[in-house]
Amino acid sequence: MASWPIFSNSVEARYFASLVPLVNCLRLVINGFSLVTDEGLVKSVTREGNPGELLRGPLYYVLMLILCAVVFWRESPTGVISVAMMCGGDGIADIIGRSFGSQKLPYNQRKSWAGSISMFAFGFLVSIGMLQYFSALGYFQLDWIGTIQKVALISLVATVVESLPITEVIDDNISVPLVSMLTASLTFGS
Ligand SMILES: C/C(=C\COP(=O)(O)O)CCC[C@H](C)CCC[C@H](C)CCCC(C)C
Ligand SMILES: Nc1ccn([C@@H]2O[C@H](COP(=O)(O)OP(=O)(O)O)[C@@H](O)[C@H]2O)c(=O)n1
Repeated sequence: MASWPIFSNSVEARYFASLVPLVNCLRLVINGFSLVTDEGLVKSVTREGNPGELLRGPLYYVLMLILCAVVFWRESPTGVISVAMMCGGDGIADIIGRSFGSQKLPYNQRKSWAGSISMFAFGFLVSIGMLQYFSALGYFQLDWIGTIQKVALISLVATVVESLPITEVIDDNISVPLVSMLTASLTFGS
């Protein structure tokens, strides 16, 4: 019988899994350029209801998901942590920061202590939770004392980078996962 890519041990599995963010990438591009108009997508994913917004944060988000799936898949803690920091950490920073972020950071008046502290804590917890899940499934074995220390460092580095006033230069849906990949690769060696 042909080895269907859905068998997750196959080489093709990572590419098959990447089809989901890829389809969403195409949705974002065709709606972002107004080739079609999906009002629900625009309203749910943009801030001002401008379709062009789809071509920035949301598009970078799904491109990073594809990158993590194809390059790191589930064989390395690096991809897992990078997704956790972007989806969990950066995501909660927005929510908490908007609601409770009255105390702004001294070097960036657009970001707050509440947002950054929540990014560090939630990014750390989601990363550890996902690593435990993938480890329980047998994809990799980790020394948990060392792992906790490494993930804390990765969360700190990603949180500091996210807090910097560089969003106009590089979107944090690019900077956060990339700096997480770099730090995780250096600390985990993979
Ligand atoms: C709203 C989104 C990004 C905006 O980020 P920001 O500019 O506010 O920082 C996310 C856009 C989601 C996209 C339309 C659909 C994503 C599909 C993806 C396969 C979902 C998997 C997510 C899971 C948590 C890994
Ligand atoms: N570290 C952070 C991150 C976001 N935030 C708040 O969340 C809002 C959106 O953050 P952002 O510009 O990074 O948006 P995303 O593109 O990350 O969703 C900011 O304008 C702040 O009000 C914060 O207070 N502290």
